[in-house]
Formats: sequence, structure tokens, C-alpha cells
Amino acid sequence: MTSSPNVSQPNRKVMIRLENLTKRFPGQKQNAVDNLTLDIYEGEIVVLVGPSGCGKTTTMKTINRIIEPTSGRIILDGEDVTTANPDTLRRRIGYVIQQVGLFPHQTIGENIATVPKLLGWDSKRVTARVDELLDMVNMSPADYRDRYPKQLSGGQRQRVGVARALGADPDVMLMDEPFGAIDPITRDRLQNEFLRLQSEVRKTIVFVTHDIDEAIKMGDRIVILQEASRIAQYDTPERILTAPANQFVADFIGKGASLKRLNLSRVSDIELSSWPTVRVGADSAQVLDQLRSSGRDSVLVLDDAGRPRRWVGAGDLQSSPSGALEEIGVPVEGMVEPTATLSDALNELIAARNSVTIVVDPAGVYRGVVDINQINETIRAMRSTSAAQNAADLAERSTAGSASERP
Ligand SMILES: Nc1ncnc2c1ncn2[C@@H]1O[C@H](COP(=O)(O)OP(=O)(O)OP(=O)(O)O)[C@@H](O)[C@H]1O
Repeated sequence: MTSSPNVSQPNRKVMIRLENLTKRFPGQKQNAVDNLTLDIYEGEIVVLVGPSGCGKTTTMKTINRIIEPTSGRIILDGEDVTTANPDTLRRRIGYVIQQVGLFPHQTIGENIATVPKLLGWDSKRVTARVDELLDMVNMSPADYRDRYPKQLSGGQRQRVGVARALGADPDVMLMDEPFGAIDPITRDRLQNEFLRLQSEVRKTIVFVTHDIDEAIKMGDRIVILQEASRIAQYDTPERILTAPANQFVADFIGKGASLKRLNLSRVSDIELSSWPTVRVGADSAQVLDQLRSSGRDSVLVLDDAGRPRRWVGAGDLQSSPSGALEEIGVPVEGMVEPTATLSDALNELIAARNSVTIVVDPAGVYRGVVDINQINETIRAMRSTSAAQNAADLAERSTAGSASERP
């Protein structure tokens, strides 16, 4: 079954269309990809996700014809490329794989220059492009251009893989588990860097992963695939989490969909709550006054620049009545900036004193707090938006149905 299989977006250009695509490998009884039809819009990251062996990689590799389809068509930017020259096709499509596949005996610069050279660019243009790409992936050209792949860390090699795929500025990139073999912290950083880069370059990207959390983070849209690349749901991350189309999708997302949803909202998306604050030079009477009027059991002490420093409660004042505020109470920990996700905020909140997470601007200046009610409210709002959207979709489908039944 397919739910909103090809999310029609009339105002956007379809960059990749897979039409009734089927692949059966020689000697196999089953199709690895069975009659898949999929539209991918310009400038979006579409993530193919599904259980091992469901056909994600095979589907992706038919797009640049590393795997030739058995039947069906591949349309790239309006052009049928099903039987086009595969070498020419591959130069139009960037390709990043988990093993990176850098040429070990070539320098980083030479690796990145591969496709521009094949396209016959002159050497000055190639050199400029190599340096530009190294800068784009946060690697200093002077430091890295002349090194060899074995002189880089795994994360750096992966960045070079991305730079090389972007070499000739292709419209389309295919990424097959590009951050799969990397430790979780580096992986998170590479994902963030890549999303920042994508917000500048706006490529059309097909991204394969078996990790639903990575799909939710990276995808503008996610295609959840069942066996033989049958579409279980093709939708935005929000809709997949809030309105799974069927039991297969619900099971694949697993428990904790509400928590995963929090990865989709940022602290800057919500209105912050306030907390009683005093400056570090305040006296006990001011602290007690704030405590009384707010009904809270501690105040947040800000330094002269407005940066949170300590939590101070009435008990702290009593135990040290003349104590300076910077020396009593407990130091604040675990603050977040507005760009943090609500999931990050919740993580801090669970460990925090007073069950709130302090929000500061990039200079560390106090902005407000996030509390558990705001997080609950966000989840509720997401649910009701999805429910409203579902109702609208159903109404639209039934109108379309009855319109087509009219004589
Ligand atoms: N060269 C091949 N010859 C025969 N069968 C193949 C070949 N490549 C893949 N298959 C089969 O096709 C099916 C889809 O494989 P594919 O690699 O596309 O799955 P996947 O979803 O990417 O899996 P994974 O997440 O494990 O990488 C599997 O059943 C696989 O065994």
C-alpha cells in the first residue's frame, strides 16, 4: 500500500522520476525492486529507509545506472536517461558511499578534481574549485590539498568524499549510508555540517540509510520501503512520526515516536517561559522578594553581562546570610541556545535543577527557560496539526474521487 506515494507538489520541479522501476538480479526468483514509481523534487533531501535487504541500495544505484533496471524508466530533469550513456550520466550525478572510495595513490586535491578533469576543465579552474570545495567541507586547502587519504581521519575522509561528489556542481547527489561507519559524535557533527552545506547548495539528494533517526534528521521527505522497494509511506518526517500510514511504518519507527518528534522542533520555535532572576550584586531582600512574588523556590543569578551563573534558594540565604550571591547556591549547568532541538532541551531538563532548561543566546546571555509543559504542548500541537492534515487529505481524496466519477 502507498500513502501519499508521490506527494504532488504542483509548483515544484520533479528532478528525478522513477517510473515502474523493476530490478531482478540474474538467477533470482524475486524482484529486488518491484514496480517502484517515485517522484523526487528539486532541492530536497529524500531519504530511502527500510529494513535490510528491502532494496534501498539497488533502487539508488539504478538512478546513476551502476545497476541497470530490468524494466521501467529513469527520468532526470525531464530527460529519459534509462538508455543514455552511463558515463555521461554519472558525471551529472554526485555519488557518496560509506567506504568513501578515495583513490589511495592520489592526493586529496587530485581526488576532488576527478570529475572536473574528466569534464575537461582547465587546470586553473580545477585548482580553484578544489580549494573552494575543501573550504565548503571545513578543511583548510593549504593543510589538506596535498595529503593522501591514509593521512586523514575517517571523518575527514568522509568530508573529502562529499567534496569530491560536489566536484562538478551536479544537480543531483546520491548518498549511500555516507556517515554509517563513523563514531556517533563525529557522525552527528558531519550530519550537521552537511545540512548546513545543503542549505547553501540546495542539491537534489537521494540518501540511503537503515537508521530511522538519521532519516528523520536528514530528510525533507522520507520514503519508508518494504520488501522489494514497495513504498509503505512517502512523507515528511513530521507526518511519518505523527501519522504512520500503517502498522509496518509504526513498527519501523518503533517506540518513542513522541521523543523523536522533538528532534524536529527547535527551541527558537517556541515561546520561552520566564524565571525569576537577580543580578549578582543583589541583596538578600531582593532575592526573597523575587522568590515570594514568583512562587518559585530559587532564583537565577545573572552576572553583570546577563549570563546565568547560579541557582540560589531561600535556604542558601539562611545558611549564609551575608554571603555574596556568586558564592552560594549551586552553579548552573547544561544551558542550550535557541538553535538546539527540543530533544536537546529535554535532555538537559531531565538532569536539571528546577526541571527547566536555561536558554542563552550565542554570547551566553540569559533568554528564558523551557519547561516540561512547553514540551508537552509542542507534542500535542504536532499531533493536532497532523490530525487536521489527515482530515484535509481525506476530504481532498474523496472530492477527487467523486469528481472523477461524474459523467
Ligand atoms: N548483485 C546481486 N545479485 C543478486 N541479488 C542481489 C544483488 N544485490 C542485491 N541483491 C538482493 O537484492 C535485495 C535488495 O538488496 P539491497 O542491497 O538493495 O538492499 P538494501 O535495502 O540496500 O539492504 P541493506 O540495508 O542491508 O544494505 C536483497 O535481497 C539482496 O540480497
